[in-house]
Amino acid sequence: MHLQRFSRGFVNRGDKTMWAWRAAVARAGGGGGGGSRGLGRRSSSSSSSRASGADGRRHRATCAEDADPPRVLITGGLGQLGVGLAKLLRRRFGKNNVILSDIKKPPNHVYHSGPFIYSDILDHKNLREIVVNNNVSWLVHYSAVLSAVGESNVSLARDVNITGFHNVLDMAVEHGLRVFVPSTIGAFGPSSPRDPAPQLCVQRPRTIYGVSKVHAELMGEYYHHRYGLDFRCLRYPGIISADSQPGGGTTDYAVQIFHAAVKSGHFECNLRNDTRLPMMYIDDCLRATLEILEAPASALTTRTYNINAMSFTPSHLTQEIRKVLPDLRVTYRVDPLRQAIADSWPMAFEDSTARRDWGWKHDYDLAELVQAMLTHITPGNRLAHAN
Ligand SMILES: NC(=O)C1=CN([C@@H]2O[C@H](COP(=O)(O)OP(=O)(O)OC[C@H]3O[C@@H](n4cnc5c(N)ncnc54)[C@H](O)[C@@H]3O)[C@@H](O)[C@H]2O)C=CC1
Ligand SMILES: CC(=O)[C@H](N)C(=O)O
Repeated sequence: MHLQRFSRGFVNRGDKTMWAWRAAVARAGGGGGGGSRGLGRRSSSSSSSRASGADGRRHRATCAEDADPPRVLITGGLGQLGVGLAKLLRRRFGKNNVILSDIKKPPNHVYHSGPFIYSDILDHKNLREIVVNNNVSWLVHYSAVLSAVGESNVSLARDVNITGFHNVLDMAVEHGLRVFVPSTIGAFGPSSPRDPAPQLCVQRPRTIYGVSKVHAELMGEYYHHRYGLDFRCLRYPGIISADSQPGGGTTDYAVQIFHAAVKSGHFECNLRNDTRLPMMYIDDCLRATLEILEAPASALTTRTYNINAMSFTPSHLTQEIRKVLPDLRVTYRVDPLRQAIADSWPMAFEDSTARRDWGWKHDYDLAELVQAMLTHITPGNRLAHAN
């Protein structure tokens, strides 16, 4: 049915021949090229996967029943989240089926851990070459300029987050890819309900980052409805990770405080002590990403989901870390740019739709988060570093 909708949409509007070609492929029930693979996978995943089980948690893998696992390309893969996601997806789909890409040179351990390729998402032709040559079927689009850096370089953020996203969208439609694009708590603004921000409400963000993410949500959903694009999107809270550094966001303090606590025992926080924001440990974030990627299309009542784990202030976080490191000293030097952004974001996040539709459930609350972070970054903790 999606295939029919897909073809009709383009053909009726007299769009270019590519779409007519796709319609012919669809009518023939498959065919050659990258497009047919994505389309075929889409229908098979809807029919062969089961919805959330009784525990509502894990979905059966689509790849377990398919002959071929997906071929995944991760853009912007050398940031805070990409390497961890590649590790998780490689465990699931095989090392060589997950290609990390970025415009930066990877560190040696990343270069040797699986396929890596240079990809600038602003280079449309290069992106197409990569998708075609590597038979990519799923695209995880992580390239972005985050909130704080975006406000200091609006034109860069506009290029990467909007123009780059358009290139990704074109590739996904052209080649029938399943595409995952993360959105953020930053897609809400001061006129949104903030405590909590619901799944569906007014979204008038005041940052270029937020505007670009709302744009991505809307374009992805529009292409889904108009052309049957298999677009999937999670609105992530601030993500906290031990072995990767954040890339210029407003929630970065919640990662930096752990490193400072372990290294020097003193942290200078750039947000006010009472700034409450939604946060999540990276393992929960990456697992949610895998779960939404694998969720049967029939379970999804929307294509953009809030996901939530916890909310805390710098003051709460400090108290929790002090249970392990009682001498931690935190001083405050508020960055007005970051503070203004944080003050316009949700304080808490409502995610019942994700919990209902595909069984989302977080594992880490504040106490577990602090324990996991300190275990990983404490020097000499060989067990943590081996994982
Ligand atoms: N880390 C977090 O707390 C959250 C992240 N997200 C989203 O998740 C995604 C991944 O986030 P992070 O890994 O934290 O971001 P990051 O800022 O750490 O990494 C982004 C990567 O994009 C790359 N990039 C920049 N311009 C590029 C271009 N022209 N072509 C290709 N790559 C380019 C950068 O080199 C960088 O490695 C982003 O879309 C972000 O908006 C959403 C909410 C929270
Ligand atoms: C919450 C995000 O999207 C990111 N960490 C940022 O602070 O910009």
